[in-house]
Amino acid sequence: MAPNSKAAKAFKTMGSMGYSGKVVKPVLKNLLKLYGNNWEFIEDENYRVLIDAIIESEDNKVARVTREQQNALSEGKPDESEPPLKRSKSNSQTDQRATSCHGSAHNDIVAIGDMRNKVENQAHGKKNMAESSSKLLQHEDMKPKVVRPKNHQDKGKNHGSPISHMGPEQTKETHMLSNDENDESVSSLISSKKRTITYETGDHSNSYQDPYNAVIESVPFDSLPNYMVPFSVVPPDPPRLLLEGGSCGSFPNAKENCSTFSDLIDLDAEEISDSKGKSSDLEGHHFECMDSEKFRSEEEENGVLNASKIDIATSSQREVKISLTYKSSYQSHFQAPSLESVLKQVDEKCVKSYKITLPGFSMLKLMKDMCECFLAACTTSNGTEQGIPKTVSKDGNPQAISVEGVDHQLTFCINSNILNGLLNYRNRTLIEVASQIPQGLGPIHMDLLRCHMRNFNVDGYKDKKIDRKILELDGLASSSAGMIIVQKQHSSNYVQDITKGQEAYRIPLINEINEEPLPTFYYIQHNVVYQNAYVKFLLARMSDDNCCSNCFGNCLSSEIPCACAGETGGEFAYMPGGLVKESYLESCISMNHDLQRHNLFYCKDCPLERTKDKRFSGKCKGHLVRKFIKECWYKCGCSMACGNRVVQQGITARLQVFMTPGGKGWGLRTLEDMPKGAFICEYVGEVVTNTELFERNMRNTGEKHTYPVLLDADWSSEGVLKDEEALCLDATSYGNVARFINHRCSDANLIEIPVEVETPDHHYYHLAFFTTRKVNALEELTWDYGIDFDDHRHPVKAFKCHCGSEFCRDRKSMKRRKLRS
Ligand SMILES: C[S@@+](CC[C@H](N)C(=O)[O-])C[C@H]1O[C@@H](n2cnc3c(N)ncnc32)[C@H](O)[C@@H]1O
Repeated sequence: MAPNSKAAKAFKTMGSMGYSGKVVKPVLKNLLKLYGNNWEFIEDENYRVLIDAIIESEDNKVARVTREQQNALSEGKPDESEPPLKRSKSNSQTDQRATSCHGSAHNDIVAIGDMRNKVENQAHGKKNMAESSSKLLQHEDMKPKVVRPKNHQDKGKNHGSPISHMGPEQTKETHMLSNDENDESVSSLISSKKRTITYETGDHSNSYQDPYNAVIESVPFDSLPNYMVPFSVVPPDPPRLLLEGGSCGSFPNAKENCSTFSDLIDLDAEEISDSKGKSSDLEGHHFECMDSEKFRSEEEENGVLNASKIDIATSSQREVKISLTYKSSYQSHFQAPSLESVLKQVDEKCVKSYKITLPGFSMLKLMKDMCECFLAACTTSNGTEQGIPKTVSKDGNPQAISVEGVDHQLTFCINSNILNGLLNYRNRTLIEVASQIPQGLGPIHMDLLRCHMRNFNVDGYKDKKIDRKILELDGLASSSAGMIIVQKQHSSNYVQDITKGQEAYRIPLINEINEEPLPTFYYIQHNVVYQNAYVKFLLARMSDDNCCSNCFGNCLSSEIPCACAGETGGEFAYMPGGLVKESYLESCISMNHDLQRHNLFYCKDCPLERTKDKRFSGKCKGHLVRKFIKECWYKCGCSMACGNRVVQQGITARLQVFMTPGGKGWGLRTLEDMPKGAFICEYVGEVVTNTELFERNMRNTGEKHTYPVLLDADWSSEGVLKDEEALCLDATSYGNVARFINHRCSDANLIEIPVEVETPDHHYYHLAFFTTRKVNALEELTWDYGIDFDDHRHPVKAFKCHCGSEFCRDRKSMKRRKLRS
């Protein structure tokens, strides 16, 4: 790119972060001078160096002005009458200046000097970083402990040295270990959030890169296979936020919830030292997590009446609220800052300290998300955790109806305020709901009931369907109706949530068919990159032509398609409402149905052939060139056209893992009706090279595998692909719920569509599953793995297909079936 366009791009990017050209220009000029016009350093990690330099320069300006004002006022003496908060702020700025600028008056220049050190360190330092990090791990005290997990189904197998995740006291954050010392191609997003997940394979220590900050909650259902024994390296305890417990008033365990929350986010970690209630006194400002009653009485006891509360964020229906409560014993000095100014400071801190440079990111948004997540957690938790909500009958008395089920107690509660005189229908509602519960499902769980409740029509309610909100357990909030299932006992093969809270909704697992042991894997929400798999993202390589850096909100409602649509033929892939567009979906389906009619690429030197067993050598059989949905989410502000669907939104469908009756093992089903084109989930696993996959298969012959997915789109367009560039997803040991989706030949109800988020080179992409037709509640979800049952080249030996489709391609299975019939 010509220098001018590079400069223009830098200005544009900084502009999108709120920095004017006037601010950017001198800093950029200094940096260019410093690096001898080498743009690489400046563009690296989405202009991280530039952002740092601008922030430092801005800070220095503020500090200089403050110092000048102070000098003018008091000729160097501290201003005792200054409000404590202000003093604290200016002090901290002064301190900051002192450390970052080494006392120089020429702050900007020295700040850049600091940047030079940083960049020099960057230039030489990746190796050092890797070395010191690995040294760090070798140090006895720092070395993560290896703990053997509980192993219920360990039928005497030798599993090497399986380890569970470390407890917080054992965790150590490590620097990212770059696989490539010269690697300059890691996006700021990735690098700012990337953690090293280390695991041991006998005597070697290897590293994982977790591109989406996936805190890999290692959740062993059982022991892991012996070839690799991962553990997660979790960052130090997150800082804390102060919450006002009264906001959780509708929840009986509000205080517990609050104290959990208090461990989440900090407004200023340096200034708060204690996680439990009695936090440090910040110039008279206590930050605490307690319920409002307690807060008030303590206030009164202390004779401090100046307690106030600012509401920061709420969930959409205001069921959950985050508030900031503050008090001051220095009443005369205290001036409450505006919420806006506080949030601005926090946003700046996010950029500066935590390097969050995502366009569109704001603390406020995060807080709102937190409220929604809290609500989701409440509405997906069982009643024993949250308690039974208080309900009010028509006459104002609390009412609850209970029905004993097989394994559960169902409590249905209606608030008269909402149903407004319709309590007469209460019993009937309950009876009808109960009759809709399918028989033979064993442990009835809330998700299932909820989905039946959703479409329930209450007579007398003006023939309107009951608002989904009302019935979806929002009744936990005092102002609505709801029901709650109190689980009395679990059947032996029932897991309440295989995701352990990682997804927005719980995904239960149930086995009513046989005694098959629980599956053995670690649930992860996002892909993890194994060792040297080539997943390198260079933001600078993503051209703005195909990205909508200026988009905001729902682009689907605009008449002219934005640039995101460029990749999908000038049209958006999604419809308003979020479903994949019918025409686009149909073309993907027909492409998968009839491979031969569509373009297949034939590798000259097929990575599969290079890695597979020599006994089966042969020519490349061709790889399908797929249609992509491009999701330029890190640059794009669209909330509907892209970005929101796969990586950001996550799973929103109510799903359940169940034991299939047809010999296919575990399967996945939906608990609610899904329309055609609905996003179900992403296929998540370890991103490994084909070479690695092949080696794993060789080491683990006879072990159970999930079916790996080749990320083979466009392989051959590269000519010859390096081994580390030929990627696939292996969800055997690390995966999400998609690892349970079984295969069905040709007429599966899901289709996988590649979604390109970070890199336009088609080597790495996300695989998202969308429904190919309307799918009814309780139907098994299936996708066509694309197996040629006569071809034995696939990394994993094909299974005997029990898909039951009339289009089944497994001829042996078909023969068997015919013989049987
Ligand atoms: C991605 S996993 C699906 C989950 C798997 N059923 C389980 O129990 O974990 C793929 C594996 O499921 C089994 N499977 C999937 N579809 C099948 C089918 N149509 N017929 C028989 N087995 C199938 C095969 O063992 C296959 O290797």
